[in-house]
Amino acid sequence: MSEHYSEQRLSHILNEKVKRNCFSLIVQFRAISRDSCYHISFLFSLNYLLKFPNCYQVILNMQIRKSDKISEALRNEGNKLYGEKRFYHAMLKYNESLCHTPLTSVNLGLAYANRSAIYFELRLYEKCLKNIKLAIDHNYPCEKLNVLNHREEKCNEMKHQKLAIINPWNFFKLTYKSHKKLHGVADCLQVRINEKYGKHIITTKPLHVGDIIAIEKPFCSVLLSESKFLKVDKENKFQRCRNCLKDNQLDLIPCSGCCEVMFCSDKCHQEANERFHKYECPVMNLLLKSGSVNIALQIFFIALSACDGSIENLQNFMLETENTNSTVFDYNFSQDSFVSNTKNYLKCLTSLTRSQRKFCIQAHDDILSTHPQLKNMWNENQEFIRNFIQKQCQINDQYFHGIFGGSLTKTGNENLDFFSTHQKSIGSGWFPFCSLINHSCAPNVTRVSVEGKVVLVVCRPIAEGSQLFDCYKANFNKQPKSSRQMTLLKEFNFTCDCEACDKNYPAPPILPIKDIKIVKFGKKTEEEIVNLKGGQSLKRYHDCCEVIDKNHDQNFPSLELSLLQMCQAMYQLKQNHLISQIRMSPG
Ligand SMILES: C[S@@+](CC[C@H](N)C(=O)[O-])C[C@H]1O[C@@H](n2cnc3c(N)ncnc32)[C@H](O)[C@@H]1O
Repeated sequence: MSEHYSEQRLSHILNEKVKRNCFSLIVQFRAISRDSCYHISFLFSLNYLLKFPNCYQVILNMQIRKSDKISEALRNEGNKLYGEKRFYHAMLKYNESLCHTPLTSVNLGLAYANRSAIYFELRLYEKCLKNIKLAIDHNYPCEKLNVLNHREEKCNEMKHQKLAIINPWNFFKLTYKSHKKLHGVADCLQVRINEKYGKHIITTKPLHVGDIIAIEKPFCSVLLSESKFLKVDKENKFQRCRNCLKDNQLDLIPCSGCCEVMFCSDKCHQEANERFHKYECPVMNLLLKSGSVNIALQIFFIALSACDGSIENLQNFMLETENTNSTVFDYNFSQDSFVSNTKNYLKCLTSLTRSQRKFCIQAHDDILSTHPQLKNMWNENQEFIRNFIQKQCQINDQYFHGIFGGSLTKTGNENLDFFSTHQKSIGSGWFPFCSLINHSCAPNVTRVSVEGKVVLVVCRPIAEGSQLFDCYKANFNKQPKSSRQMTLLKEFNFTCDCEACDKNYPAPPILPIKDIKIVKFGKKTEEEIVNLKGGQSLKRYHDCCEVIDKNHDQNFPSLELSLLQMCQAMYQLKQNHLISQIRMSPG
């Protein structure tokens, strides 16, 4: 079917076919091309379906236009980059090629085989062997098998020289015992509520600088994508798992349905399908272009899955939860039950305060009204679904957080500072526990993004019984009070009266110096911390935390303590970045 047909012309041709073929099963869907959408009525005979049960996959491939031609062209681009030893860019092209390859095509095997060649060059031998196996399992041509066998042999010989992959979780570990019901949250943290702050988190133990007090994965998350609302790397979706957002050294498998999504493992593929991807897959292209509706729709899909796909069940569930006012502390999440955990998270989500903003949700009307599985449900329940989406957008507005990832290449932009170079905004998600933390322009905890999760690290000592404060964009070190207050009022609807606003803390370089010895230590650490070898670097990091901890009460705010806090953050970021850099640089 040509992409050049107009919608009208297609409707005409297909309507003629409908008239002629009374046995036809009519499936109406939006055929998704790379840049535009055409509304196509697709017909096929029921007899045909019965005779050829596998034609479902063929139809799916046509629908989302998995295409050998595109996948081959992309693989060739990858080969050219591989020839130039631009491994990271070559890998992205192979991944994109995999996403476009029909399931039965040899191009799947060929792209996996090409990836194995890159992993071989990078001395990532286990990944190389895994990709050789993937190639063989996915139609790799028999006549070329000797190439792979040879690579496999060499790999087995070289395995002892393999590059050690640093596991970030060796460093990012909870300092305290985990909460019994809330896995990954330190057992000394509790939720409180009062008029001024609403819900907030306090600690029942004194906390020290460097303590890791929570590691949380998002309940729902999306990878950022290029849209009229946002400028993002097109490749973002070909270098992270749609389910857990991990880059997995680009060792990702394509979704069997759409051309837009990859997963780091079969387990993530299956989990995403069960929770939401079965609904988003046929409309993924449109979803990626829809801005904030994207994540609101994902929540709708998760909620629908938890209610057995029944809109009546979902309506009843939403009615029941209307007046609950709960937080994650009210439930037991220790059991691995998708339905009960999801319903409990949804109760927490719907208990959050909505912003007053009214969102334009036209994009979701367009998506649902042509959705192959949900179109009828949408037609019959428009009001309920619209309200659901509007409410989610309003909640997201206040409670969703950015997710960051390290750069996977060595080619940093020298015009940017350390943090902007090494930290890219890759997604957004809802973290049920962390979203209960309030803001201060002089925060005492920082969020670090590690493989799609949020790690909460203490950056100023916190006394027993005190509140945890995070920074929502407006740090006194970086922005004057007037602009911080404007941002917070506009985006979060409150007037900040944190200690930095109240006492009008000056920003560097006007910040006072209180101890010249610590300034010297801070400057030396700033220069060295990134390049020191593993053990020395870790020791310097701990020294840095200890100096902040000990000098905080008499010397905060001061230039030296702000400097040390920055060194602390650099070390945490470098942990992620170093790991990524080793991953994709030639050996
Ligand atoms: C991510 S939520 C934090 C949890 C929130 N307190 C609650 O009750 O659900 C963000 C909202 O909390 C409130 N908030 C955050 N920091 C605050 C502060 N320092 N003072 C007053 N309200 C704050 C604002 O209403 C903001 O929109």
